Amino acid sequence: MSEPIPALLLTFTNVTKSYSGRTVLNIPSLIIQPGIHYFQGGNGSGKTTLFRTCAGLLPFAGQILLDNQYEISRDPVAYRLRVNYAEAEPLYPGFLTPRDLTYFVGETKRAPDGQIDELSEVFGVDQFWTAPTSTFSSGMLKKLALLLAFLGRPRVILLDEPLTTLDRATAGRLFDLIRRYRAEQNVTFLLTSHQDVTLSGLPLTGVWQVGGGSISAVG
Ligand SMILES: Nc1ncnc2c1ncn2[C@@H]1O[C@H](COP(=O)(O)OP(=O)(O)OP(=O)(O)O)[C@@H](O)[C@H]1O
Repeated sequence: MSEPIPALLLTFTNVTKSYSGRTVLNIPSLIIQPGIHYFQGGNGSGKTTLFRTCAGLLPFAGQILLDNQYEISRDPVAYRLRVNYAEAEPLYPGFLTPRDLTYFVGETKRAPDGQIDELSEVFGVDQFWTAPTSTFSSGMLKKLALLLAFLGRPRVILLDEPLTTLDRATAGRLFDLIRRYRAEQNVTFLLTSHQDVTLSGLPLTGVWQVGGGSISAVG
C-alpha cells in the first residue's frame, strides 16, 4: 500500500522581498510540509525577513498560501489567526504588563479557556505577571514573546531565535511544549537558531539553508 501524501501546509510561489530595491529573498517555489522545520543561515542571510514575511508583517511580491486556502493579503484575518510568530528580539510598549499583553493577544487569537494560565506557568511569566515590561531583562521579554506565540489554535508557529537569552530550564520546557503542540494539536513549527537545534532531540521534519536570497533543503 502506498504512503498517504501529506497535506500541503505553506506554499510559497514567486515570493520576493526587497528593502529599498535590494532583493533579500527570492523564492520561486517552496513547499513546507507539516512538521518541525529548522532554518539555518549566517547573520544577515534573510531568516528574520523570511519569518516576518511569512507572518504577514512585511509587504512582499508573490504568494504565500496556507493549507491551499488562506492567502495573507486576501484573507488577512483568517491567515493571522492561524500563523503565530515570536520575534527574535521582542520589544513592547514599556508600560504594558504580561497580563495586559497576554489577555489582549489571547482575545485576538481566540485562546481557549485555561490556555493563558497554563502557558504563563510553563514559561514562568506568572512570576512577573503584573510588572511593566520596561523593567524586564532580555530573557523575561523572550519568555513573554514565546508565551504569546503559543496562544490560540495556530496551524503554524514561527519562532525566530527562541533560545537566545532563554535559561536552560525554560528551554527544556519550550522543547517539551513544541513536542506536545506538534503531537496533540498538529501545529507546524518553523525555527531559526544560531545554536544547533539538531542536537535538541526535536523530531525535525526539514532542515533548510537560507543564503544568497534563496532557501534550499539540507541533506
Ligand atoms: N528594515 C530593513 N531595511 C533594510 N534592510 C534590511 C532591513 N531588515 C533587514 N535588512 C537586510 O536584509 C538582510 C537580511 O536580514 P535578516 O534580518 O533577515 O537576516 P537574518 O538571517 O535574520 O540575520 P541574523 O542571523 O543576524 O539575525 C540583511 O542584509 C539586512 O541588512
